[in-house]
Amino acid sequence: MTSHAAAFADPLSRVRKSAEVIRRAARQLAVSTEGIERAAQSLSIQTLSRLASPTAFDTELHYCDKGPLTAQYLLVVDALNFCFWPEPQLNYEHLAAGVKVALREDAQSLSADRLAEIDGHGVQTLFGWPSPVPLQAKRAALLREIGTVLRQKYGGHAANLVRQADGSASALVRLMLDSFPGFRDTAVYRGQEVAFYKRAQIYVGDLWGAFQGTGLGRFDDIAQLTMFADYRVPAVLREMEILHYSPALATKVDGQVVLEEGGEEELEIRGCTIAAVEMLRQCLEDKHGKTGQQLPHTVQLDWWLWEIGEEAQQRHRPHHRTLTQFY
Ligand SMILES: Nc1nc2c(c(CN[C@H]3C=C[C@H](O)[C@@H]3O)cn2[C@@H]2O[C@H](COP(=O)(O)O)[C@@H](O)[C@H]2O)c(=O)[nH]1
Repeated sequence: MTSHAAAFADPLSRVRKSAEVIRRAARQLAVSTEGIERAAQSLSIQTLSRLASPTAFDTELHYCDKGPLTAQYLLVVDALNFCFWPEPQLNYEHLAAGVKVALREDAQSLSADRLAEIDGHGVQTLFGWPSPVPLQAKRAALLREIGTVLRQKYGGHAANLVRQADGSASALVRLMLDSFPGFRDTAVYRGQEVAFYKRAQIYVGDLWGAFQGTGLGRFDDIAQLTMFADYRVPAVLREMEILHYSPALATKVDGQVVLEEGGEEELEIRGCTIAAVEMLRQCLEDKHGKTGQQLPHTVQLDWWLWEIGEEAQQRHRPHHRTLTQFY
């Protein structure tokens, strides 16, 4: 089965399987079940309820009008939601805020026609950044792909793509992989195809958050999303002693040595991170599942861990660095 066809099986279970394959075979990292137990233990009933409450989506930072333009805005944001670290002062918030300003200044700025023609300078303007952003030409190509395909297949509107998924996270990820090659976040690990689909999954999570689980944000299988394999959460799990890096890997990461995209080190960090959060979710289920306690979905555990990483980034050891369009 080609990688692309394999995604049609069920992309979300494909990511979970990939993560488990990597976790079992990893040589540069280990996932600590004691660390996971400790983290689960540290989550009070109050915290679990807060995390599981209607989503903590940041409606101030993001454009969020509960209408189709929000779906367009989030697709543009998550098409560009990767690799900020080469520009030390640049981060995700600049992207989210920058595109919101562009939209406020020109309601047509994210139309399929405009996206289909955008160039590097147009991307810099979307970020509202004074100098070129990392991988700027690649970002422009990704937006042109979005604009072209939205125009061809979805009447120019991301909302039509989302509606076609009919309330299924898995179906929306499949549609995105089928429609936009730039979202096909896969690699080959020890001769085997592995999938992470981070930006496609985070688009579903952001829709769910922005629309509070209703309308264009209704996903009956939201619980099937895995965590989003970025570069911030692995660093948090390492500080929580859930991920143990080999001395060789620790030296490279702490020395801010760039890890090759698709290399074993990078893939083991991404795969073990996904596996660890799945195990944390299962540990919480085992501990509280029978009490009727409402438990956070993986996407909410992801946001919890990501917010910890954002807040603590000056105190934590460096995150790993890979030049990539995928996270
Ligand atoms: N796992 C995970 N990774 C996430 C996010 C988000 C944005 N989430 C917001 C959206 C809705 C809610 O309001 C969330 O707050 C960005 N990233 C990734 O982090 C990295 C950026 O780091 P820094 O350079 O420090 O900004 C980069 O790989 C980016 O792709 C997330 O939620 N989960």
